[in-house]
Amino acid sequence: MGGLVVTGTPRTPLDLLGTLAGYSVATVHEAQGRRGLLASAITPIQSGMRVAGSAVTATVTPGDNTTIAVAVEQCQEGDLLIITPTAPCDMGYFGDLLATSLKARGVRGLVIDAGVRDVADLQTMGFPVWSRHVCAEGTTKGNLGDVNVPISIAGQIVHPGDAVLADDDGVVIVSRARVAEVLVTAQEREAKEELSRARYLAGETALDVNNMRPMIEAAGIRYVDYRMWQEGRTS
Ligand SMILES: O=C([O-])CC(=O)C(=O)O
Ligand SMILES: [Mg+2]
Repeated sequence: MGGLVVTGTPRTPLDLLGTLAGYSVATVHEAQGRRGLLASAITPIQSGMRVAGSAVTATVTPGDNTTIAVAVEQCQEGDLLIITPTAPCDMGYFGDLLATSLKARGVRGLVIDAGVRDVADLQTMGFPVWSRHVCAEGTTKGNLGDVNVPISIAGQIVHPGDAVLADDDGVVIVSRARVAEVLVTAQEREAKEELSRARYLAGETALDVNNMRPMIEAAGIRYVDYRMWQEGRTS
């Protein structure tokens, strides 16, 4: 039906978002048990930007971006707008004008399972966007989706107020109730990776750093001298 706007939804606190933005999407994805990652078809239009925001969710009808204007008004500092169409659509729902409006409200970025346009302008103004498509064809106005309801997007369910973390590798969702706990695990993981990095730097390989030798032995690895191998003296 559409047209529902839920107001007063809880948000992930700004301080937690600030800490979350210190970790990569890959680290957070691992830290929460390899969960929460949007499909890899959702890609950044820019490179080198990482943002964390509190989800303002929206659905849009195919080829119509009216609901984005409605959603923008619900956004505030620290939010990230995350939008999915009710049926697949590659049209350019969003461009530099809507981005200017979101930026003015302190919104961290946009994730959309559809098309965007004006990408050069979006890049110049530094407003980060992750989308499935880039498409110059614009949308019309007149039909309503919903704002701040749970949405299904690119393989994940997102509730308003969940934390959304996005960088060059993609987009990961952390449910609002789990953010603090996931941050602890992410910190532990970073510390472990720091130790591993030091060992790699010193010349060790993953076989020892990750204790993989028993595993590859069990899997049947064989090392054969080249000459023996050429002479067919081994199978
Ligand atoms: O106006 C639109 O429908 C989308 C767009 O190009 C913009 O926001 O600049
Ligand atoms: Mg435009």
